[in-house]
Amino acid sequence: MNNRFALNPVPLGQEGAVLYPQALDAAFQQDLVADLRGVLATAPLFQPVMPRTGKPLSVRMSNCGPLGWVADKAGYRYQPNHPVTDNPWPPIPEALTQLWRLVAPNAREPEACLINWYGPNAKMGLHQDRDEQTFDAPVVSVSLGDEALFRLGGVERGGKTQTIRLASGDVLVLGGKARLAYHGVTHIYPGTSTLLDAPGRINLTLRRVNP
Ligand SMILES: O=C(O)CCC(=O)C(=O)O
Ligand SMILES: [Fe+2]
Repeated sequence: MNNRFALNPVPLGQEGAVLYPQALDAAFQQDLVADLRGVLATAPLFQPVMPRTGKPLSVRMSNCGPLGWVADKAGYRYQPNHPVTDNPWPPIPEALTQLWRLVAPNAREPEACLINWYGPNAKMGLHQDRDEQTFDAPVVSVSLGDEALFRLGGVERGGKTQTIRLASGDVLVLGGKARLAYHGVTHIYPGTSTLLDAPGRINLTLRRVNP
């Protein structure tokens, strides 16, 4: 299955951060979007809100895998059920698990795949991914649809950041020291991809939650 991916690693400024530009070809991306439509039919996008303030995030989310990441007034956490339907999350598409095995060969299988839907005006503020019980495995992130401006900083807030324009089919791995690097999405460029029916971007983040 190796030939389904074109893995040409480009190391980024942070140790352990690796970009695989155009790792997924057009046919793979289309098949993946078809898989995701199935996932979203069972586990519809929901509107996460910030704990305490209750302010909605600008992205909408869903998940697949044994665990899914949710954000509501009670906090940020992983849970086995959809927050609205209460159904278990659907399984992670096989193609994504295969990708994970190639780019994270030393990690156990992914437990969570967060699906982020960015409309043309959505953003994600600088943050660390640290709701997991282990940081040994990398975070593997897949971009689909319109391009995005991604910011990657260091492990401390307020440091220098690097900006990367992520395109449909790019795969970004945050492992090693960069596993806890600050990162965020500052801008979506509507109309830069024809993969999706509507302007916007899907980002998938595969994560190991338990050691
Ligand atoms: O959309 C992206 O590229 C990043 C998403 C992200 O950082 C997250 O879901 O934690
Ligand atoms: Fe993140």
